[in-house]
Amino acid sequence: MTQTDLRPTCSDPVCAPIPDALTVANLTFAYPGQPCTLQDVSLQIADGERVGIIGHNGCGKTTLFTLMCGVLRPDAGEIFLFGEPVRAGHFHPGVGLLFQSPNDQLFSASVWDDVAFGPQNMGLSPGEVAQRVQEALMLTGTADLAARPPHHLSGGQKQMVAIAGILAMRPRVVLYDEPSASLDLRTRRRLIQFLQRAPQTLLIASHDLELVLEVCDRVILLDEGRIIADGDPRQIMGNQELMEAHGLEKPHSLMPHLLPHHD
Ligand SMILES: Nc1ncnc2c1ncn2[C@@H]1O[C@H](COP(=O)(O)OP(=O)(O)OP(=O)(O)O)[C@@H](O)[C@H]1O
Repeated sequence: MTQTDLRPTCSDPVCAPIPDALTVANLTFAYPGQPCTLQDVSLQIADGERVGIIGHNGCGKTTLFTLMCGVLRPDAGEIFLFGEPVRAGHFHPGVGLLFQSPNDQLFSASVWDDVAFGPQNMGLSPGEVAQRVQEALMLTGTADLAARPPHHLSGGQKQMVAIAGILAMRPRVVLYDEPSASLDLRTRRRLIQFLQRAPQTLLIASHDLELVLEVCDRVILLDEGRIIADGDPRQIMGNQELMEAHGLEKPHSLMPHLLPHHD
């Protein structure tokens, strides 16, 4: 009796390479009349990674995010979301962007309507929209705010409602732009715990380096439109010389007197 070879052949789906969640290839971008904000930036983000994007004010973090979700058009280079090209001007529900200020994201008469906006634009049935809104409100702990006008909420409540609006589209990749800005200590702690449990691929642009240390398993340092360093958050952010050379400070928790003592 001959033995059947059960090993996959290269045409089997199991054999196909798994695409990265995000691939950025030779990305260059300049705002009209300005020098390049991003120059020949290339990076790969694997599915499930949590990546902090750090760099001084104006180094291009928000610009990178708006390119990644197709709001801006690159001057050169390409972006792929799970192997599919991100086309500028097209709606890509697979990637969600949390704006730096939740006020830029919330505009409906009620929290429920705001969270429903994305799923409605995806052409889902009213039943499916309602299910997604409910799920997103539960995940973000904002279900009791559903009937409230968003502009009457506190900054922290607005932030969680804005996150609910993104989660309702069930993106596989979420780009968080300064998610802890203007949050008080308790709300920031809740946000960190929420991000630590989030199942999506995360990119977090932040000046809150302690948040990045607590949530991310990789960090990318940007300056002058280029990637300066990419790797382990403790190694990169713990390198005082590197951090100071690019206008940043080593996080307090990585100062030697606070590190655990080993004999
Ligand atoms: N719409 C725009 N038109 C022209 N220039 C812009 C525009 N948006 C941003 N810029 C410029 O592009 C550069 C990068 O800005 P960007 O907002 O991407 O930086 P950032 O790293 O997110 O900054 P921050 O840490 O302050 O949020 C800055 O010099 C900024 O002034």
